[in-house]
Amino acid sequence: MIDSPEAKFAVAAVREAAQLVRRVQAEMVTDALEKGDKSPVTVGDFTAQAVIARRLQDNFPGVKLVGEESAADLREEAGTETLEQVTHFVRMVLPHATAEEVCDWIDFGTADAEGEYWTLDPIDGTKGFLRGDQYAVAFALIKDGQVQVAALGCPELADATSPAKGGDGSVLLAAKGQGARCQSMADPSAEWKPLSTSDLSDPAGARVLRSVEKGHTNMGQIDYFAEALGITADPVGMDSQAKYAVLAAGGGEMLLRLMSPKMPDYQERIWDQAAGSLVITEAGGRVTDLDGRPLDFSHGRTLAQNRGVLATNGPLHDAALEALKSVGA
Ligand SMILES: Nc1ncnc2c1ncn2[C@@H]1O[C@H](COP(=O)(O)O)[C@@H](O)[C@H]1OP(=O)(O)O
Ligand SMILES: [Mg+2]
Ligand SMILES: [Mg+2]
Ligand SMILES: [Mg+2]
Repeated sequence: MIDSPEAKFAVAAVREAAQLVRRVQAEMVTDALEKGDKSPVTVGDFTAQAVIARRLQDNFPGVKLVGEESAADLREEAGTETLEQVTHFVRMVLPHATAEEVCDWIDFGTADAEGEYWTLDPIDGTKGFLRGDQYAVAFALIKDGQVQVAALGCPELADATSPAKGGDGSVLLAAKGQGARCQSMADPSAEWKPLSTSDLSDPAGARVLRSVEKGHTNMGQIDYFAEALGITADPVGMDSQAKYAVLAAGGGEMLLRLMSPKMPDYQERIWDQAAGSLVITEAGGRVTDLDGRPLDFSHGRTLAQNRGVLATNGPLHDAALEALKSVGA
């Protein structure tokens, strides 16, 4: 599967979209729009979803796409300027695109999450993108609730083995049962490096990765969790599934998405977890929810049967689950 047409397509698609999003960032002209849930969406998010959706239809006619965004706001009066900008950036790779087509391509990503489908987060970590920090284009193929192929494009991740920012960026690819690898985002002919998680087995030495945004997790509880394991190093804040890439490459041992006190009933979205979780498990790590249950991708657009996320290098998973219980997470 890692050499399959689907895998090759996925990595080419995230690379093209991530490079385009980087250009949007360099030239960013319009402000972010606010969605119904108060989260931001930018020209970059719409551009990436439009291009990947169009490429998907060209390459695999008849497949379904479940994307984070829809074109509803772009089609309204208030979205006119944003739509012009999105069309401008889409034309950099699809020169004949019209504004109407751009909206239709984005809305191609509004399929039901059932059976076999692709899922896309065109910019994962939009707040990180707006701040100039980490973000990712996350794309995965799901069949009957199982993630089969995963690709991540991380424009600000110089080298997945470290959370450091900058450089040419990285792309990651994983296929179920066939491992995970990474390559420079700038050069599709560069060497692919196999990914494997850290082999650390002493919890006290674990490097913990967490969100930057307070509203996306529970910062205080993460501190108690670390204390329970004897961890003295401060947790590392990183936006987006770029932190899943770092865990997969051995640059950290634990990744937590705890329930935010502000949104105790938040259900994880499939596009926020599908690609990142396969990259980690194929690199040798473990991913469950906070109760130790496997992530269940067979309930539509959200992980309705799961609570939060715990990902680890593997050897530390049981200790991390115990510590979560001890702090009431
Ligand atoms: N209220 C929320 N709680 C948790 N995660 C959220 C919330 N709103 C959006 N997200 C999504 O969680 C991820 C950000 O988590 P982190 O802070 O760990 O990077 C993003 O995928 C973000 O979506 P988006 O794709 O729109 O950026
Ligand atoms: Mg969003
Ligand atoms: Mg996201
Ligand atoms: Mg997003």
